[in-house]
Amino acid sequence: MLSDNLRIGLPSKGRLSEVSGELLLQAGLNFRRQNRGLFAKVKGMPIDLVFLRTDDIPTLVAEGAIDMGFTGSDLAEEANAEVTTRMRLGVGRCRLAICIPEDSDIKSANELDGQRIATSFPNITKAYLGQHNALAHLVSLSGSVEVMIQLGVADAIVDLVETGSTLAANRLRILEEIGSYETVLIQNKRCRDPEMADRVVRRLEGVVIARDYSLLEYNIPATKLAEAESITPGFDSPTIGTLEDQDWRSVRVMVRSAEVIDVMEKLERLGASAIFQTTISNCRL
Ligand SMILES: Nc1ncnc2c1ncn2[C@@H]1O[C@H](COP(=O)(O)OP(=O)(O)OP(=O)(O)O)[C@@H](O)[C@H]1O
Ligand SMILES: O=P(O)(O)OC[C@H]1O[C@H](OP(=O)(O)OP(=O)(O)O)[C@H](O)[C@@H]1O
Ligand SMILES: [Mg+2]
Repeated sequence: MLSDNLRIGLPSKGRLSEVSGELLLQAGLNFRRQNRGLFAKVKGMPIDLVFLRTDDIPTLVAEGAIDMGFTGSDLAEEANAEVTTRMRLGVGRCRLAICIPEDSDIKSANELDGQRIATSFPNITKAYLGQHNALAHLVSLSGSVEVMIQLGVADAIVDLVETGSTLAANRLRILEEIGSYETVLIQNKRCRDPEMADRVVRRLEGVVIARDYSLLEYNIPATKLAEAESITPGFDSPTIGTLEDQDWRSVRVMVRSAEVIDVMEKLERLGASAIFQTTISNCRL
């Protein structure tokens, strides 16, 4: 039975299920989901987890059935849910795009007026086409949308694109991008336990920021310090230390992991030495 505990909704299956479960565990919210059960308790904290369909989570948060939830920002927008986005999680990045056959002559969205469009995102699609003075016949489906043109049920589709391989496999191309989306943590306005919700957010931030950043340490001649700092400005600002050799400084700074190699090369060219990258697993800034 549910109590007055903070309720967090997690996708019960699909690609966001593992992502969100792992994030919670890394943030120290330990739980065990038993036999595909729909509920789990977080060990030692007044939090209940509820396993739900990813696309129902925005509505259930907006209705107050759960206080927070992991879902796609695309699904929150499609559901028109009145929720607050507490965090963008930096995963599940994708775009929503209008796609047409590779050999189609259509050049812009307004040419889709009167055409048939298959999509799982009828609300976003309708709004976008409206802004482009097109009124299309929408065919609402819950999956396998890319095959609908071949099936003869649509002239164009609106669907999520990540790598583009599904489009290529179905000989489709992007006509226009409607928006960019990612996995988010959403919250409602009448949260059962706002303080606990803030604590969850702080814990998750520690993990999400740590995933994106590495700690870089290096030594640099004092005369080059200003230039080095402009290469590695840090999350807030770098920590500078002195070395026994008065002419040198040591620097500790956070750098985006994706940029580390590039930054290391620049520092080396500037005259830095003993440059080390360390992985951060969690942090509080
Ligand atoms: N190819 C993708 N790459 C990255 N993120 C995606 C991709 N497809 C979907 N997403 C994100 O994941 C969310 C959930 O996707 P979806 O509902 O399709 O679940 P799924 O894991 O694909 O399961 P299902 O088998 O039910 O489709 C989407 O709303 C979107 O935010
Ligand atoms: O650009 P890509 O990397 O190919 O990814 C895009 C595809 O991924 C999702 O499908 P999913 O795998 O979830 O299948 P579904 O249609 O059954 O939801 C989405 O609906 C696209 O079809
Ligand atoms: Mg899917």
